[in-house]
Amino acid sequence: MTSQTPDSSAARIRRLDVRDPDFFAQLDALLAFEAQTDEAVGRAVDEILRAVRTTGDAAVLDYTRRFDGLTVTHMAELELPKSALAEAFAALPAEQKDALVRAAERIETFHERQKLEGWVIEEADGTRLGQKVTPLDRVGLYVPGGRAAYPSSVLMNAIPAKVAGVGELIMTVPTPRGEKNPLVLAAAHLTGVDRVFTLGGAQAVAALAYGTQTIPQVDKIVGPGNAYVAEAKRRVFGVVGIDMVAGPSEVLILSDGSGDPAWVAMDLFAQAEHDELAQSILVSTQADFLDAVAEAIERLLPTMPRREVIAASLAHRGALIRVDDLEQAVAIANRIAPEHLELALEDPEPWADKIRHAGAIFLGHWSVEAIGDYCAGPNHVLPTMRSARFSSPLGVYDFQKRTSLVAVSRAGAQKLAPIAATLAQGEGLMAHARSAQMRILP
Ligand SMILES: NC(=O)c1ccc[n+]([C@@H]2O[C@H](COP(=O)([O-])OP(=O)(O)OC[C@H]3O[C@@H](n4cnc5c(N)ncnc54)[C@H](O)[C@@H]3O)[C@@H](O)[C@H]2O)c1
Ligand SMILES: N[C@H](CO)Cc1c[nH]c[nH+]1
Ligand SMILES: [Zn+2]
Repeated sequence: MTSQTPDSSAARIRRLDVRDPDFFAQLDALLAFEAQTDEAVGRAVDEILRAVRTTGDAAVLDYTRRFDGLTVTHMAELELPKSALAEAFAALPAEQKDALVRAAERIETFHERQKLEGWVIEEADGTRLGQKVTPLDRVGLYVPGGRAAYPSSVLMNAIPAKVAGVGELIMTVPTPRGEKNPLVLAAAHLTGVDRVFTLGGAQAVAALAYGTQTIPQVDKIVGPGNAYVAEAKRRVFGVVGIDMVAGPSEVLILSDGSGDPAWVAMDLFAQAEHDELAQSILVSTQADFLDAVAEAIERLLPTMPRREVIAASLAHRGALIRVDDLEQAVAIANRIAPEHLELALEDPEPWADKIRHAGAIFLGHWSVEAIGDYCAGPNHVLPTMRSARFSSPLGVYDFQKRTSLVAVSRAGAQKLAPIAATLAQGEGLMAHARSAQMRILP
């Protein structure tokens, strides 16, 4: 794959055809993306994790001075008071405040339905078995700094945590040279984040994972970030839980030729503008519709603010694919297992039933991913890089854990202890066998 940035006025998006004998090889080459661990990043992260684990606050302050250009000497300077969050929210223009509130309400309503409840079953002999559900005590939410910070991601991470009943939510966000993102702080206020520290990178992940004199250790770290953050999350996994290490964002659009080509072109752009490695693919049964989308891309791209990024992304990882029928389109969708799947179809429901692997499915021409990214209600933190084959959107269940409950009755023990003892003997574990047998009444 080339890394050249194409001319911003000409998007060189590739055209593929399922009838081409090399089609699947070309498709697989397009999909091939592995988050590679840069050795230099790995070494830097190792050093940062070690320093924070051994010296705590001193290392956090040192790295924050070094990487974010802050002249801080005390940890208190890195914590934003709750009043600063409330002020950021109060100072928002009414339209933004209203949008944030309405999005948060919809996200909360949707996530309420995901809450797992405990249960107990009772057997005839009085034995009770069950599952107790407990929210995590304390969670760390990493929010990237600078332009890459998405206030919508604060909502998408914090709301399910709060719905789950997480005891304490600690947010870290770097503020390079002291620049704060007021929408991020406002979103933290709105979602009830408990504490906010202005630090970032691997040192933030380390501080959350190990705890420092000032920053309390958390049980799980969620949220995206750059290569240092991703690598640090990978390395602290086990000490704490992590949500996932997300890859570049992806959209796959299936089209039967109905709808407006300009809408589809803009949906591809919406993915491509995230970054140059984002993946935007359109599959259609209609060659003339693909031509019309290609024309719309050429026409609309020069009007877009981030056209260099969009053009580079479409050139690197974009494609317009012709298929013979929608069955083939669905097979391609299941092979790609995309983060986002738009069914730009006249009658999407029967085709949605055939999709087995996708982070989120958007049905019909009005169900655009951009609405899902902000305010439809479902989470926008979704599995990427084919991981929708085995994982799910971020949800309330990611902030809850399950504990088994076993209450064997006296009568139940007479039935179960002999079984346990026999199996224990088969494993050669005699203390297990004796322990069970002691419960058998003479
Ligand atoms: N997947 C998603 O949903 C999603 C959403 C938003 C952002 N992102 C990603 O988040 C990232 C944001 O990146 P960012 O850099 O602007 O913010 P960031 O918060 O991820 O990283 C900033 C921190 O990186 C650390 N850092 C920078 N240079 C360093 C160096 N040489 N050595 C050690 N540490 C260093 C610093 O500590 C700095 O505070 C982007 O990669 C973007 O793609 C992903
Ligand atoms: N499409 C991104 C990953 O699902 C989420 C996002 C945030 N802001 C805009 N889009
Ligand atoms: Zn998006």
